[in-house]
Parts: sequence; C-alpha cells; structure tokens
Amino acid sequence: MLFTFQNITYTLGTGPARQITVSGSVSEGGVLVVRGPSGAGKTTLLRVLARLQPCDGGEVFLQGESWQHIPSPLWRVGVHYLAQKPALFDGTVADNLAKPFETRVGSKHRFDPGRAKALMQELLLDAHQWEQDSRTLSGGEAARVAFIRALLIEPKVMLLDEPTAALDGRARAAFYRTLSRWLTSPGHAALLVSHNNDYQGLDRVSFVDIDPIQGDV
Ligand SMILES: Nc1ncnc2c1ncn2[C@@H]1O[C@H](COP(=O)(O)OP(=O)(O)OP(=O)(O)O)[C@@H](O)[C@H]1O
Repeated sequence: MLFTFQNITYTLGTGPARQITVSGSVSEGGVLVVRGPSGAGKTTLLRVLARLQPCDGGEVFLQGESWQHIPSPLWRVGVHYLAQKPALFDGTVADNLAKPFETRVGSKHRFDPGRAKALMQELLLDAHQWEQDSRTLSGGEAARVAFIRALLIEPKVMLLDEPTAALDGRARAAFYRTLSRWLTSPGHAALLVSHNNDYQGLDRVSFVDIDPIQGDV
C-alpha cells in the first residue's frame, strides 16, 4: 500500500464532542473516496492526514514509513491537501504557482514555468491568465490554479476536498483527465471527497465511510 491510516481518531466540534475513528488505505494508482453525510468529518479527516490539525490517536504510513518519523513540513510535500476553498495569496497566478518553490522544503524541485503553462492549457485556463491577479479569479479558475500548484509540488498522495465543486462540466472533465493521467505515473494515489459522485470515470476507486453515528464522547 502506498498510503495507510490506522485507527485515526479525532474529535469533532466545539459543542458536545463526537469522536471518530477511521482506518483505510490506498495503493499506487488508486483513489480512495471518503464518504459520509455533511458534517460527518470528511474534511477534518483529510486535514488530519495532511497534519494540518492534530488528532487524538492513530498512525499514518506513506510508503511504509510512519508519519512519526517525518517532520510535518516534509510530510506535507508528500501528502498534499487541496482545500475545498482554494488557498491562494495576493499576487498573480504565476506568483501563486511559483511560491512553493521558494521555501526550503519545496525547493527540492525547480519551478518549471513551461510545465505550469501546459497544465493551465490542459485545465482550460487562458495563457493570459498567467499574469492575472489571483483575487480576480472565479471560484472555478482559482480551484484549477490550486490544483496545478499541487501537481507542480509533485506529492505522492493528493487529498482532494471537493475539487470539482466550483467547476462546470467541461472543466470537471478536464480535471478528471489530468487527475487520471497523474494517477497512472508511478507512486501516486489520491483520497477524494466529492458530493456529486462525478468520479465514475476513474479506475481503481475504493471507498471508506465515516459513520456519523459513532459514539458521542
Ligand atoms: N474549526 C472548527 N471549529 C468548530 N467546529 C468545527 C471546526 N471544523 C469542523 N467543525 C465541525 O466538525 C464537523 C465536521 O466538519 P467537516 O468539515 O469535517 O465535515 P464534512 O464531512 O467535511 O462536511 P461537508 O460534507 O458538509 O463538507 C462539523 O459539525 C463542523 O461544524
């Protein structure tokens, strides 16, 4: 298995706490769809797995190596969380795409503007948008820019949180084409949260369910 999480336990909410325990795994080339009703804790699970928020217990393995042995910033290069609301900063699209390569952990790869532009084209963004202020992008455009940035970082596992929610039909098809191709190159896998069940075209899909009635604590 490329990515395995065992008995990941986390607590939801600030009111009466609900504790969830969930396990799952995904092999190279596979997509693990995280299912559960609204508020079940799907986003929280992805954020825990990316080590963007703490959990109460459990262990995660990337290529057999426990997260306990890998510093968080490095972990997040290998296990990339793509937020439902794209986290772009002020600056152009090009600035946003180049940004990860300015940091120490990101600098293991060089920023490749040619590849970035090819991905923009593939994801139906206009070449002139390279210089566009990211604050003026539509929701669907911003989502695709964040996806391109994720691809450029070259993670092993992508944690995709409703990545097509803001996309129209054509952009959605382009997104899944690009994702499918990425999954066919070695050492890649994805976890996916999607409310609109639009992942049918993907190969090797498996499921993990978050049970919303797991015990109150
Ligand atoms: N920072 C927070 N503070 C308080 N409560 C939170 C916080 N983050 C999440 N929650 C609560 O935890 C629960 C799970 O949220 P989460 O976003 O993980 O659910 P989800 O399954 O992804 O939902 P949806 O399908 O609606 O996106 C919700 O009840 C939410 O209100």
